[in-house]
Amino acid sequence: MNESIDIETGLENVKVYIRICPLQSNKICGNIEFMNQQAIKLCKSVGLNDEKLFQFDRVFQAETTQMDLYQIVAAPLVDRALCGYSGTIFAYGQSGTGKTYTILGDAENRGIVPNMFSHLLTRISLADSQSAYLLTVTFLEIYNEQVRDLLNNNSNTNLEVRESPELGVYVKNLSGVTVESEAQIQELITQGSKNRVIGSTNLNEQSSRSHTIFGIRIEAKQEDGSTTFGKLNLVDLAGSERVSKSLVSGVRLREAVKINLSLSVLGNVISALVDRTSTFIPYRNSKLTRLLKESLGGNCLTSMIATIRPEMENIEETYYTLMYADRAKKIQNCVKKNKENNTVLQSFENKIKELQKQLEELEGCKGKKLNRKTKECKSEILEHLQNEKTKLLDKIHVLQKKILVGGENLIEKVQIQKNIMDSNIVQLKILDSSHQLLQETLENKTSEKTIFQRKSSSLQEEDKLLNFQIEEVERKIAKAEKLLYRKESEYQNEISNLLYTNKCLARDLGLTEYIMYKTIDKADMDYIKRNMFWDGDMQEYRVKSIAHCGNNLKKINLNIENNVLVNVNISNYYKDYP
Ligand SMILES: Nc1ncnc2c1ncn2[C@@H]1O[C@H](COP(=O)(O)OP(=O)(O)OP(=O)(O)O)[C@@H](O)[C@H]1O
Repeated sequence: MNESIDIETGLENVKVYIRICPLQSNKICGNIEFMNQQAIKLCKSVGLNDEKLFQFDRVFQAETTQMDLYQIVAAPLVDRALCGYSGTIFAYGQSGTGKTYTILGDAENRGIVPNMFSHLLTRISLADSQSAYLLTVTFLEIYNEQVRDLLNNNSNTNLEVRESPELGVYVKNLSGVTVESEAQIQELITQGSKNRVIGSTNLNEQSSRSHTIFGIRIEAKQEDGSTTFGKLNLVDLAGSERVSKSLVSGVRLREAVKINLSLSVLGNVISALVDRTSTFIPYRNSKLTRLLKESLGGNCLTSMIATIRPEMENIEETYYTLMYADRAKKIQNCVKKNKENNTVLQSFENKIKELQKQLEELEGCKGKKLNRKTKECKSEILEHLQNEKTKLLDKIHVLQKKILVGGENLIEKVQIQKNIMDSNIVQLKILDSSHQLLQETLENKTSEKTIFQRKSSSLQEEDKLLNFQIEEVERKIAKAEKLLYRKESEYQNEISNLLYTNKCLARDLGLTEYIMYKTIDKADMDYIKRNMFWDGDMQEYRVKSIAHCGNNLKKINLNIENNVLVNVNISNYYKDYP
């Protein structure tokens, strides 16, 4: 429950929330400082001489989701509306700051209205089965001070705003559509938005040039038999910027003047309400303030969402919006439960009872004995009765369908269908992707096969080549082996030849040595050996010095016996040399 409400008097301040729109990617952020969840500061900048701190019920930053905002701003109003209270939320701010985005949302991000319906249907589905509900919606537009019905595609008429003690302020001939499902509400939002007057301004390509009020009437028959009705108004105001800012002319200029006029009347109403000494509240000065009478200083729970842009170029407009919102938070409403009166739900139930009675009477007629005259046209009468019965049953069915019975899990029903659809979509997607995967695998396998085939044929060729090469090598090896065998036997022969030659040489050497030792003294022999060397180049033994050869040797008389040189000391032959 609302903490600021005075339980005894029912006095409650208008709740004011600020929503900051995401910064445009190519723009510079103005000097807005987010202080905490309840405070925002505008720093000194162009058009602002001093910094200013503002306090509100809540400041929503750009990252706030639609659902987070819904839970804080709108959900409490739905709970109260189900118990017979009225609530209003209005979005105020310059063009392009997200008023429509907040109230209705877009395809991806549902706004307050569709979220309210999910919430309402969930609450009804959880209620006692003895309770019954009727949800009726209206969607109107105030354009150039004319009221248009957005749910009537063929009507361009300016509808009258009237007031009666029983009904309060109301719009005559405004279409009220009973709603049973979320899908239906989405269709109505789309239909109404299409019928809305929009135009392009400097600030928004698709700027709403009108104020709209989406009304939801909730009638409830509680389990004890009592009936209540609650009302919710979701107001999307036209852009609050000054005319110069939107750079418009012609039709757009006339629109802008009217928009500013009705917003300034709204501002005057707020000022008068805030100024406790004021005795006159100028509600009647515009259609907008007339229709919002109950929400401004009346018996309604009221919330205002002021939307702002953070860009430097919007700092002045942001300042005016915050000032406007700051004034609005001082308005006090005297919140009261709506008086029980003749609800549509009751009249529907009465009508159903009446039709059921007629049906019973009709059944009774069928069973009655017919007189002679009527017997003659018996078949005609029976056919007529049958037709009447079908018509009555249809009417009952139509009325019963409009009434939502508590405990019937509407959300669950819708959810189950949605889940089936979702799971079908998911399955389709899975099938689709597995089909794609199979296709890809097949393609991969085919190309792998081709590669393999190509590889295998090239492998076969390689194999052939290798075999050929192996045979060639084997042939070469056999040839080399043969050669080796021949060389080996040649080598063996050579070795045995060499060994034989060696033997012969050794034998000759033995003989030579024998002769030499017999003819030359051992010491001389050693002397000669010492002074001779093997000349590898010449392949012969040579004496180390010229003094040891030829004429340099001393001539001596040789001691020869039986032709053998006896006792010759060779050192005597070359005594002159060391
Ligand atoms: N909080 C937000 N988060 C994401 N996108 C946003 C937000 N607020 C506004 N937008 C986007 O900014 C654009 C303008 O928003 P919208 O039409 O709701 O502004 P508006 O205040 O209703 O403008 P006008 O008064 O001209 O009708 C839209 O494309 C909307 O989706």
